[in-house]
Amino acid sequence: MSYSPATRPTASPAEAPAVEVAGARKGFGRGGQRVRAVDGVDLRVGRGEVVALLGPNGAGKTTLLDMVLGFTDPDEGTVRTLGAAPRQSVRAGRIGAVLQTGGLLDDLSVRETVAMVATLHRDPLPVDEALERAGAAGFARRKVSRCSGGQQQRLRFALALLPEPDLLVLDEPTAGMDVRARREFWAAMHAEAERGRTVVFATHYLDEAEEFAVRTVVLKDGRVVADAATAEVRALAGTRVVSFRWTGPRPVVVPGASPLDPAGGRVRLTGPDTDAIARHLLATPHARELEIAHAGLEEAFLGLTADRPHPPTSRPEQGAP
Ligand SMILES: Nc1ncnc2c1ncn2[C@@H]1O[C@H](COP(=O)(O)OP(=O)(O)OP(=O)(O)O)[C@@H](O)[C@H]1O
Repeated sequence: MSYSPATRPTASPAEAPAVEVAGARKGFGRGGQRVRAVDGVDLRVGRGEVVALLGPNGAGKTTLLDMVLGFTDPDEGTVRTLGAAPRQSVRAGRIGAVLQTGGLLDDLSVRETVAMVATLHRDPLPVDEALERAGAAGFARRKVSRCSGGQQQRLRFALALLPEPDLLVLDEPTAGMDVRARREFWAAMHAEAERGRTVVFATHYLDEAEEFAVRTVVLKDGRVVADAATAEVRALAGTRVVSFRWTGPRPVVVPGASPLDPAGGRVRLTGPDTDAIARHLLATPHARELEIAHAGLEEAFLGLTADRPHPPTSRPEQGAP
């Protein structure tokens, strides 16, 4: 299931992966208040890949991307981009970023903003081309303060394109956009990916990952809990879990079922055919209060990935003798 090994030897800069993160950890705060924002991440993104970082609030997506962009260094481990230290790649104009906030001056127009930032680059795209490619040409004369959130994101996208970067990094780029703006944004991004750029973006939404990314890396509590083709992640997201209270002898053995961590004192099983698992359980006198529900993404992976260490075949109810 693991999609790409992070441990491959580093290639020469010209052919080095776009992103190489090895054993990265980053924490904030001290003592009992310490948060492990990124907790041992290995990630390798090849040139030309389009990868979604999917995870809930606080999963560590922004912290990981901040390290990729050289805004912050890992406490442990290494991060390299395009065969160099992240700050070096950013300085060389090889990485473009679309972040959620900051960096825009309200009183300038969209076009003036792009023109001003273009002067900071050695060999930038023509201003009008950057506006066009980012889908921002239609409101180029509008003041930044009068732009919607989605328009400001497209302006940030135009700025990110100016140095013609090899790697585009986007942190929840469509947050706050309506459906139409979202679609237009991703259409513009598709065109950039087709030019061979590597794209890594963070999102809360599996739908967004599915629409755009071939590969999805799922983060939870600072760790990679899944790294797979997005279609595979989608299939797993449809996984169901059978949960029940067990009054019989242990272990609970059900053909075709994999165990999951117990929750709320209940045994939880999953498998390709949860109806068959439920039928089997209902035929015994020992399964009580049986329910079938959707698994969360992480839970689905824990239950179904073959190359992860599995918990034992059944878990006792919490607090059971
Ligand atoms: N500068 C900081 N100081 C203290 N804690 C931080 C800091 N930055 C992040 N954290 C904490 O680290 C954890 C990971 O945060 P991060 O912003 O990387 O997650 P995220 O997946 O990007 O979340 P979101 O989707 O809400 O943006 C969270 O618990 C967050 O509160």
